[in-house]
Amino acid sequence: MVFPAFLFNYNFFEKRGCLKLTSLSDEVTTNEAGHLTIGGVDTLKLVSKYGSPLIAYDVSKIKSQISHFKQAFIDADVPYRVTYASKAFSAVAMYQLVAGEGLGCDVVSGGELVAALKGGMPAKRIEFHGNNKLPIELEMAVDAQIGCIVVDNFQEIAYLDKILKEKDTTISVVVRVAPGIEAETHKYISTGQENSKFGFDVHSGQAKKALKELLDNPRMNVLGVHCHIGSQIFAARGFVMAVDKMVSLLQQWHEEFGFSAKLLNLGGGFGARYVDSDAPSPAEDFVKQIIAEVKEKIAAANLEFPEIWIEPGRSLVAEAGSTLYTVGSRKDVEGVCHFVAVDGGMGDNIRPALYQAKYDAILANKPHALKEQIVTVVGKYCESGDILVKDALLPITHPGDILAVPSTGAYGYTMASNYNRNPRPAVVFCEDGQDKLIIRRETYDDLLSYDLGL
Ligand SMILES: Cc1ncc(COP(=O)(O)O)c(C=O)c1O
Ligand SMILES: N[C@H](CCC[C@H](N)C(=O)O)C(=O)O
Repeated sequence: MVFPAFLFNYNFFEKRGCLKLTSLSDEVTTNEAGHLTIGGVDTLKLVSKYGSPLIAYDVSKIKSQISHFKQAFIDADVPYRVTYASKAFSAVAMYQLVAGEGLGCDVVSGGELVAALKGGMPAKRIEFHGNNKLPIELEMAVDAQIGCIVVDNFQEIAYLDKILKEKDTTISVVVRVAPGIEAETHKYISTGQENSKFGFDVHSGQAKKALKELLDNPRMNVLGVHCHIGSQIFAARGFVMAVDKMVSLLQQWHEEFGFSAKLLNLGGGFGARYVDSDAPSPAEDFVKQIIAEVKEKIAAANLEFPEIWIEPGRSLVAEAGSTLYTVGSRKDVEGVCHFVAVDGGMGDNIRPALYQAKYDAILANKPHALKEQIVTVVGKYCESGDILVKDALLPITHPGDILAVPSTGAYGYTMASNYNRNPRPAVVFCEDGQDKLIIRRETYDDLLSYDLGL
């Protein structure tokens, strides 16, 4: 259905106070050609240079988020560490960037560990997470003498003990606990509740037993305690509750074992804005409320003030990234729906299919053209669920147009697949009008290189 143009004249309705129809496309930056720009670079030029689909990051947005998180700690003058949860976007260039900004990083696999080291992340600033770290991964972490291993379960303690004995060495560890808090988010990305697969349960006494085992092991140096309550959280409330639980746990452990935590790691999970209606708290608000609560509760418990660690992933990279697609076919079923298909889809962004995640779309070649159709932006994969944007309000599109989907910088590339043997896209960093290819596009030769045949 094509609507009469006046229906999409925002000013007409907004002036009358009867409608607020906004989208992320109202906030885009354009150049003199009227094209969408990212980091000062023309998106059409990016696509003609690197092809599509293409994931383009505005590096200044990543840096600005990093500095917001850091500044709140600096202003409060408390010891801290911001550790980038690199599962959100793992690339050698990204580790180089965050290392240069003074951050640490969290890795969850041997693959992320080698990439972080290749990116020059100092080993001492790396922490290793995961609910089923493989013995080989633990060995890699011990060999690299990373900053700490966030111990998740009893089997891991046994593996680690064996490795440390064999290598006659030591390592620092942090105990991950499930504090029994349900974050207000999608159930698939909620991790702090008692039935989570991650961490030692506090309620049943598992966490205490784990601490005792670790304290009794002379090869493991227990630095502190960790929790992560979930992801895409918009308000500080859940973190404040987590602080209360964690400090009361530290108080019990201090009384029982004389244990003094050097660090309190409250995980990541800070929300990002995907569509206009999303309103996550700003980074500094999260941090300020966390610090205020830690100060109050630690003082009340009369404990030594720990270093406060946070592990933002999504909030550092989501809004900085956009995916550029080329428009191809279209299918109109009058009175039912309109599909606009692009040259990527669930292979480069599984989030709508997996979490019903919502995105917006922008016509990059004319972002400010009158938006007069509501369409479903679909991909090219053989799945009906291969939908990128459910109800996108767009100008009339034509094959060859470039469509940008903003806020795809987190868990897009890292969750990408080769479904239907589609190569994964290229990734480019853009800053001050300059672009730099940081991950090249996969080729068909890459895809076939694993196939051995008969
Ligand atoms: C332990 C831990 N820390 C940090 C994160 C990062 O979460 P987010 O990307 O929501 O900030 C996650 C989620 O993957 C996690 O499991
Ligand atoms: N691992 C994170 C959630 C990751 C969610 C992410 N994959 C997404 O696309 O939103 C956690 O346990 O909190």
